[in-house]
Amino acid sequence: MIDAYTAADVRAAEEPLLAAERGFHGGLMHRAATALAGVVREELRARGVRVAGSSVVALVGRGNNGGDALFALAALAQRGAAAVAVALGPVHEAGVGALRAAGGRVLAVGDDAPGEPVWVGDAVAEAFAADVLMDGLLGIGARGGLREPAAGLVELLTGLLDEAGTGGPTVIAVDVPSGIGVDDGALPGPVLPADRTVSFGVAKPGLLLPPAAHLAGQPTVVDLGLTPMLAVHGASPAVRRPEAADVAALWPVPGETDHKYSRGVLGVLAGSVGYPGAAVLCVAGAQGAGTGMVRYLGPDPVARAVLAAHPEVVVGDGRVQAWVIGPGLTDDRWGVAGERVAAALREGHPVVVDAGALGVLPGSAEGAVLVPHAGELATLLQGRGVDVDRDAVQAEPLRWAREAHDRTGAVVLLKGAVTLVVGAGTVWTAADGTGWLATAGAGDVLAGVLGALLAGLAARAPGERLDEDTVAAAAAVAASVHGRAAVHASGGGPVTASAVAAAVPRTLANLLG
Ligand SMILES: NC(=O)C1=CN([C@@H]2O[C@H](COP(=O)(O)OP(=O)(O)OC[C@H]3O[C@@H](n4cnc5c(N)ncnc54)[C@H](O)[C@@H]3O)[C@@H](O)[C@H]2O)[C@@H](O)CC1
Ligand SMILES: [K+]
Repeated sequence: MIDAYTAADVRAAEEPLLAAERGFHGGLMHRAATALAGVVREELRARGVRVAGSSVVALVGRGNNGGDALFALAALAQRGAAAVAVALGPVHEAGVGALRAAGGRVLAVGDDAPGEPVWVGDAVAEAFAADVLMDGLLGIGARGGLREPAAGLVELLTGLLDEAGTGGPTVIAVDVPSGIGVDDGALPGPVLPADRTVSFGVAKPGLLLPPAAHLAGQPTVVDLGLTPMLAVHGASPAVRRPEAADVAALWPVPGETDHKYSRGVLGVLAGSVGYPGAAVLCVAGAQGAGTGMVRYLGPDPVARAVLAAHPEVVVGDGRVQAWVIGPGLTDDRWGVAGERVAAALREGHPVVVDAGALGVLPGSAEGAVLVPHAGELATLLQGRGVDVDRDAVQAEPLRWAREAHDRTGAVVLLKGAVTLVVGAGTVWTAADGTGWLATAGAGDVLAGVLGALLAGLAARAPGERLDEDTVAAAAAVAASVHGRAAVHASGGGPVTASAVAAAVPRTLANLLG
C-alpha cells in the first residue's frame, strides 16, 4: 500500500525528531539528501551515464526542500559530477556551503539569491542541458503555486521539455513536484512535470491525486523513520493506493467447500437494443473476475447476445449478493433501473451504479458505488443543483467527487487515468492502467469486475452490510485489477475492452499466485 499523509501530519511527526537532532550530522535532512543522491545515481545509470563527469542541476528554493537538493548536489559533486544549483532567492546557507566545498557551482536568478548572477534564459539552458534535473523549489511548506521568478523559469523549461519529447534531462522532483497542492493534488500554477518523485518519510496526497499525480511520475518513498512518530500522533493516511499485495489480500479466493452461491451471485441490469455490447462487456468483466454466477436482466435480444458470449449466465430475476445497474441502458429503462437501485439498497446489497442509472438515484444512495467519468459526475451534480462542468471536475476531481459523495451518501469512483475513490474516510486511488485503456466499453468491464468483487465480499459476510471503507477499498482494488489487465492485454499497443476482460483471469492469477 502507498499511504500518503497530509503536510500537517508529516510536520507534526518531524518536529520532535528535528528538535532532538541538535545538529546531529546524520539527521533527517542528511538522510533525505543521501537517498535523493542515490536516486539521481540510479537515473544516471539508467541513462548510461557515469556519475563522474555527469551534469546534475537543481532548481533550489528558500526552504528545506531546497536544502535537501543542495546537500544531494554536494554528495554528487563529491563523486565527480558537475553539480550546479540554480538559486531562486535566499537559500539554505549550510547547503550552499556544502555544495561549494564539494566543488559545485551556484547560479543566482534574482537579486536576493546567492551565487553568480545569471539571466533566466541561461539558467533554463543550463537546466535543460543537464543529465538529471532536480526540482527543489518548494516542498510541504508551499503556500499556493510557484511565484516569480520560479514560475516563469518553470514555464520556460516545461515548454522546452514538451518540445524535446524524450530528449532533455531526467526530472526528479524533491519530495513533491514544486507548486502542487500537497494535500489536494491541485495545480494552482505552473509545475515542472517529473519523471520520478522522491518523497521523504511517507508519500504526500498530491503525489497520488489527479491532476498533480500526472506530473509526479513514479513515486519513490524514502523511509526516514517517521512512521512511529505518525502513529504517536494518531495520524491516519489521507490517501491510499493499493499495490499488488493489497489486491491479493482483499480478493476472495474460493476454498474447497465453496459453491457458486457462497462465492457470490451478481445481478446485472445493463444493455439495451441500441447498446447490447455494454451488457456483454459488463458480464465479461464479472466472469473474468471470478463471480460465482451472473444473473442478467434486460431485453430479450440483449439477453440472447449475452448468452451467446457467456452461456453460463442465468437470465432472469433471483437472489443476488450485489448488483451492477446502468451500463448501456437507454432512457426507456431508467425508471426500472432507479427502482432496482432503491430496492437493492433497501435490501442492503452493494450496487455499482453507472451511466444512465446515475440520473435516477434515490435521494440517499448510501451503500451504492457510483462509477462516473468526469462528464457524468458533472451531470450528476448539475442534477442536484450544483453549478459545475466537466472541465471543472477535471481540474479539481477530489473536490467534486467529495461533493458527489456528500450529496448522495454513495462511494464515488471517478474514472480517469488516475482513478479516485471517495467515501467518508480515506480517499483511495489507483493508477495501474495504460493510456490505451481509454477505449469504448472499458468502463462496462470495470463495472463488472467491481460488481463481481463486491458480490464475493458480500457473500463472505451473509446478512451484513459491507462497511463503507471496505467498499471504497474494493473499488480501488477493482480499478487496479482493471488497469493491470489492460496493461497485460495491451503489451504496449492498442487494446479493446473485450481483450481487457479476457485478460482479467490471467491478471488475477499473477496477483494471487
Ligand atoms: N526539515 C528537515 O530536516 C526535513 C525536511 N524535509 C524537506 O523539507 C521540506 C519542507 O521544508 P520547509 O518547511 O522549509 O518548506 P519548503 O521547502 O516547502 O519551503 C517553504 C518556504 O518557501 C516559501 N514559500 C511558500 N510558498 C511559496 C510559494 N508559493 N512561492 C514561493 N515561496 C514560497 C516560504 O517562505 C517558506 O519559507 C520538505 O518538503 C522536504 O523536502 C525532509 O527532507 C525531511 C527532513
Ligand atoms: K520540490
